[in-house]
Amino acid sequence: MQIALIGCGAIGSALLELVQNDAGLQIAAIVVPEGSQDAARAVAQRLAPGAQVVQTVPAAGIDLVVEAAGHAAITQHVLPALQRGLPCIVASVGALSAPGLPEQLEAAARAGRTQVQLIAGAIGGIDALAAARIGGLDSVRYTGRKPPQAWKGTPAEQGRDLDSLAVETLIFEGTAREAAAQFPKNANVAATVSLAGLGLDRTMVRLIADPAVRENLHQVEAAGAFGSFELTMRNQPLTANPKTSALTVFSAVRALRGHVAPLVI
Ligand SMILES: NC(=O)C1=CN([C@@H]2O[C@H](COP(=O)(O)OP(=O)(O)OC[C@H]3O[C@@H](n4cnc5c(N)ncnc54)[C@H](OP(=O)(O)O)[C@@H]3O)[C@@H](O)[C@H]2O)C=CC1
Ligand SMILES: O=C([O-])CC(=O)C(=O)O
Repeated sequence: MQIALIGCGAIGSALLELVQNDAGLQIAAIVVPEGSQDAARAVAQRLAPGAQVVQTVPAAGIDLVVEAAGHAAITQHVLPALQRGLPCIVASVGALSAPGLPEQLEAAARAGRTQVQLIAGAIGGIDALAAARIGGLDSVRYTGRKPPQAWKGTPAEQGRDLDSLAVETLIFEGTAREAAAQFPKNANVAATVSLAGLGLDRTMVRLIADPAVRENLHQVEAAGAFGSFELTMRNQPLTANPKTSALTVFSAVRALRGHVAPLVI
């Protein structure tokens, strides 16, 4: 299977490393913006020597697209790829908080007679939540807790110095839609939980900067006709990007391998 990888940062590079010896998965193209072409070429030389480094998904020779780039890449690359009939695996699930984008993705996938797969990424329990929704959900709450440095470059810096934070600090409380839009690199999981469960506007989210933690913690509490569950993930962050959990990479690789494996779980 010939794959186009969109993005070659923390997730993209780690993904290339993991799939480099997968016989069924050939990275044929790495799609990055103009300014990142040289850096991506250096990574490709080491981990995917057969891949061309380009600015858009090639017009031919691609069977599957995997996105690990950021919200803007969904409109820029994933929508046109779907329209062309290419199945797409998406990590930047928070992009779907933009009104109308989920419908656009569905329409593009329908037009291309293909599918867009939103990965679970850094969170677990998405299978249980999506199944529970069928019986009816009453409440879903998500709490994201990361070390202060993981909130740098976000609205969490407004009015506070993250470096000198001494106690856990609530930096956001609101809906999953607001969280995903305001924290595009930190609240994709909020969107994923909401899309699997009660939706972007009925899923309540809390985001916390906590100097006492070293991992990225994700907690989900859900209740409904199925019963209830409480989930806590304690994810190791990637060295290359403390905002991002290593599990996100494993989730993307799992999705890729799921396209070629004879038995899938
Ligand atoms: N579902 C989940 O659980 C999670 C999802 N994510 C999503 O994955 C994204 C990537 O994470 P991570 O690898 O850690 O981030 P990085 O910032 O380390 O890497 C992003 C890469 O994508 C490139 N890029 C940015 N915009 C575009 C674009 N429009 N088209 C093509 N390439 C682009 C960047 O290039 P340049 O440097 O030139 O901008 C860079 O190579 C996050 O932004 C987030 O949306 C992240 C964590 C968890
Ligand atoms: O990787 C994580 O821990 C979660 C994350 O950044 C996100 O939800 O965007």
